[in-house]
Amino acid sequence: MARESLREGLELEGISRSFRVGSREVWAVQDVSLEVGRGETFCLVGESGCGKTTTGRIAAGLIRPTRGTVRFRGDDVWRLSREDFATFRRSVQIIHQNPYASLNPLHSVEHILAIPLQRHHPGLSRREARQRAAELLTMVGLTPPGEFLPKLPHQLSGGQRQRVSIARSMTVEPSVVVADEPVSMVDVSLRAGILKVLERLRDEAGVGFVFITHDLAVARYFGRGGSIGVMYLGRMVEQGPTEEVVARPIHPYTRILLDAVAEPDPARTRTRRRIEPRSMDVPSLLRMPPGCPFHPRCPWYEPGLCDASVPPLRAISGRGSRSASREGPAASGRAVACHRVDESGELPPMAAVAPSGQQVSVR
Ligand SMILES: Nc1ncnc2c1ncn2[C@@H]1O[C@H](COP(=O)(O)OP(=O)(O)OP(=O)(O)O)[C@@H](O)[C@H]1O
Repeated sequence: MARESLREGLELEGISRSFRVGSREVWAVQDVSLEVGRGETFCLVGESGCGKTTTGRIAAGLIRPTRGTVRFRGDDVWRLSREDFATFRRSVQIIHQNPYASLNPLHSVEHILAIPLQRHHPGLSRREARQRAAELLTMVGLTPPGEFLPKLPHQLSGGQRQRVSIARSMTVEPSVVVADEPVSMVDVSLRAGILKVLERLRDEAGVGFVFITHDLAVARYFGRGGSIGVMYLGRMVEQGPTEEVVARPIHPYTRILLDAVAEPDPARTRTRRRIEPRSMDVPSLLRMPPGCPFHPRCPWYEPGLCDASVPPLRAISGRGSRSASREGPAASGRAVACHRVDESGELPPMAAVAPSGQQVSVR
């Protein structure tokens, strides 16, 4: 626990988690580390099935990692007393993708908020709980609150339901929120409003966020000033400050992902050359390729190297990155898991390495 902000924060160190599928053991997450302190954001991005939700559930204490350590306020949570573990569980709340499934359809908004409020503050009267529930609704932008308190979940829009879910997570005054695709099931026109509510909780109430999304544009927006981790088939392939990773992605997978995000400046789109994966097929966790999990799709694949061993996530010096550092690898805070990336974070020129003679262009 090196940083002051981690006093109230959460750390995952070398987390792995396997599941039994029939007679096989499948590793959904392997050797993932991240940390989030007060008012900070760690965005976890990657395609469906890469292990984001499993990592989020481990962060929130809903499932136990097979290997690795989860620390909250510096303590290993799986070694806490029953009482302290309950405090940890309250302090790290999770907001799910589907706000309808996570709200009891038979309970009014008032009831949904009052139950955890009264559990968290046992002395609270019904009137006080109602007052606090109204304040929380105002905080998440459901005003006037009196109009929303008696409503049932089905009487609300998807965006309003997600705001109720957010208000509910705030009833217990958490230090950290794991937001698992919080806007992916919300109408596009309402997404910005929900993200603004979450931003306010982070910037004004100091809540730390593990923010899970498959949408890099959303991560780019919400993760400003924070960190981002890109996952592929259960492993972190690139990690670093959001702006730096977005401005200068290093790992071939991150570069391909960012290439697929719409560029707001059409002039840049015209001048940019696209990077295409060698294959569109994502391998199954049940049949993982040997070596680097990305090698079957990677335009930089080098036979005998990339299929021989799993590349470790290693710090890079940041030379050539926008915040070029003279203080060495740790100072840039960037790490990449790729055999082909050199110590300063450079990949070799593309055309020189295409193994099949196939010409692939890069920016
Ligand atoms: N309880 C479980 N039993 C067996 N396999 C599981 C279990 N939970 C997750 N998995 C598998 O682990 C892998 C990672 O799943 P996870 O939900 O963490 O990924 P994700 O990146 O969040 O994907 P999505 O965005 O689709 O939810 C998937 O292949 C999934 O099928």
